[in-house]
Amino acid sequence: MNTYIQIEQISKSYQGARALREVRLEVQEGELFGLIGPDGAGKTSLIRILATLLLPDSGTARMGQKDVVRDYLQIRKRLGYMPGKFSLYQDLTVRENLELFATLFGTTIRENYGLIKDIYVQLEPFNKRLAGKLSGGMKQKLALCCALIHRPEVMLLDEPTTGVDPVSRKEFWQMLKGLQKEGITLLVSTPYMDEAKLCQRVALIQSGQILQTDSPEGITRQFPARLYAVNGKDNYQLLQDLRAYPYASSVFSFGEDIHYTDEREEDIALQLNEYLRAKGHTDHQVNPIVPSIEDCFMELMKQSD
Ligand SMILES: Nc1ncnc2c1ncn2[C@@H]1O[C@H](COP(=O)(O)OP(=O)(O)OP(=O)(O)O)[C@@H](O)[C@H]1O
Repeated sequence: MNTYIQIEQISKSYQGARALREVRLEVQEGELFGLIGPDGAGKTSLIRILATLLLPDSGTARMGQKDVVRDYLQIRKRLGYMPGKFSLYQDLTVRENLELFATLFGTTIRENYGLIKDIYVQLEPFNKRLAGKLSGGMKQKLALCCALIHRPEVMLLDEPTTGVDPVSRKEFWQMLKGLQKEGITLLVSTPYMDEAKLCQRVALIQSGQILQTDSPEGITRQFPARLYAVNGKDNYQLLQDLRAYPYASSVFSFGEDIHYTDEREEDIALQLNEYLRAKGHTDHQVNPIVPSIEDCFMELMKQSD
């Protein structure tokens, strides 16, 4: 498989504040690749550089063998870009938005209808509705259709599912899988760690740095310790006691559980149980669990600190 996106040592600062630090990344042709990280991690900056809308301070990036600075006009013709903020004309109808985007790219809706058909049929009943009056999920579908109307080789999607309800999020990812089958290379950013498993490969990004790049399974497989979920009646007190345990390596709240790793390599569930009993807990549970991408993220953040 050929490399489609090649990023070498890209750095970017805003008024001295570093948003990207020597980022290296490769995305293969036809890949569904996730850029996963919290708010402010640098996802939008990186995507805007690839979309030829922002200049890097240093480093190079190539898309389909073209340089994002030197060959920006050629790249724009081959690129579909869905920005994080709503990108459509709110006071034009669904149909008018699509027609406008098609005209801007010198094409027609009919010419590339096959590519957008599955998504567009869901929008068709709202053809005459103003884009500004659509629901969040429908807006995302229209933005996707508009970004696809010129049949791009590559799609850059910046947090397309942020603020979208869980059902629409699921549907949206299915659409992205469909586009991947059409041979389109997709780079999708998201702050939702649970979406990592829907990608072929992901890069975890934090404070402008790539912490790790691998398949979602590859990342969880490399988790460096045994992980335990601890819970009980008084999770606040459990958290304090676990943090005070001399062998504790990492301790953090995770939904209704506390996730715990220990400095010792062996299975320590029994020792931990005894320690917590000695601290006065009677109803707690300690269970070994398989790490999630979020656990890996927390661990990598700890290491990079
Ligand atoms: N135009 C700007 N001026 C100053 N600082 C900026 C600007 N754009 C981004 N930043 C800062 O750069 C860092 C990276 O921001 P960026 O938007 O790339 O991250 P992100 O991962 O997309 O997060 P978000 O989802 O919050 O946009 C943040 O600290 C942000 O505050």
